[in-house]
Amino acid sequence: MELEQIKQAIKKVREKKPLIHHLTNLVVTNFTANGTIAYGTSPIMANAPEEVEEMVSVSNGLVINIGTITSEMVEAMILAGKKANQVGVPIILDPVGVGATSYRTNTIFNMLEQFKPTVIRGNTSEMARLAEIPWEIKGVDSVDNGEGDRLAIATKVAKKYHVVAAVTGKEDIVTDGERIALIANGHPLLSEVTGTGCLVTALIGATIAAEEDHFIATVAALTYYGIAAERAAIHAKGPGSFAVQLMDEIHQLDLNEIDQKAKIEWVNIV
Ligand SMILES: Nc1ncnc2c1ncn2[C@@H]1O[C@H](COP(=O)(O)OP(=O)(O)O)[C@@H](O)[C@H]1O
Ligand SMILES: Cc1ncsc1CCOP(=O)(O)O
Ligand SMILES: [Mg+2]
Repeated sequence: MELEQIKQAIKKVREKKPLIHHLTNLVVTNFTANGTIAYGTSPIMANAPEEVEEMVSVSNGLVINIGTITSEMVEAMILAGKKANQVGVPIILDPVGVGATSYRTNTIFNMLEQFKPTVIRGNTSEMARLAEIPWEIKGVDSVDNGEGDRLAIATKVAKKYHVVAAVTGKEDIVTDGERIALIANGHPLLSEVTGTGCLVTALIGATIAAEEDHFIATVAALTYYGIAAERAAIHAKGPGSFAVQLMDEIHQLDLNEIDQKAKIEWVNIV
């Protein structure tokens, strides 16, 4: 039943080909544009404060990623976020490196006061900072060997900010505060290529633009991506060829693979 909903969500992306406005970081911009085209969307990267409100108004979704923010980009992100809320465009926020510096942390808390994202996706360390639960962070990378409770982090972020929260890692956790899904798909090579977290954020952004059930949309994108990564790893010789194969698998993944390969545990579905 839920697997059918997941496949439907991906089909909707492929049919609607949503236009997604990205305000993202300079490390991953090209990788994200290509990955989201492979997934079936039209990406537009537009950063100037002078144009973001107009751009978001004609878009189906907005991705905000703070990976390499400057004060001008923060201004543009807040303008775009507020406009998206006004016109009903769903937003995904990727709080890259929040907790690593006070600038990133203050900026994210300021943003969350000015606009409301639909989904927040981050690694465990980033999401722990948003949940105000103590956890180590190493730059933009998570420190995932802590003893803490990742489910508690996800639930707290979902309830505190009234969002769908996705805490990624070896196992991904998605919750809207009531429904919970644990996704065990993926491959360790994802941690060897920069931008793979940012790309899955962008794929979730595309899916919430096409599927109204934002919890299902988030689970769908993470599962699809995890299975694509598993398939990409089969013929990869290392991180370089893995990144290329990943792009191809995102482009061509047969939805029947979801029936066969999805490793999702559904908890507390009401
Ligand atoms: N050890 C792992 N095994 C399988 N998948 C992983 C592993 N680590 C991360 N992933 C996957 O890689 C993607 C990026 O997650 P993550 O590494 O948490 O984000 P970030 O790159 O932002 O730190 C997610 O789809 C996640 O499921
Ligand atoms: C290395 C780096 N530095 C600033 S943003 C960035 C990319 C982070 O990408 P991801 O979070 O997907 O690993
Ligand atoms: Mg990241």
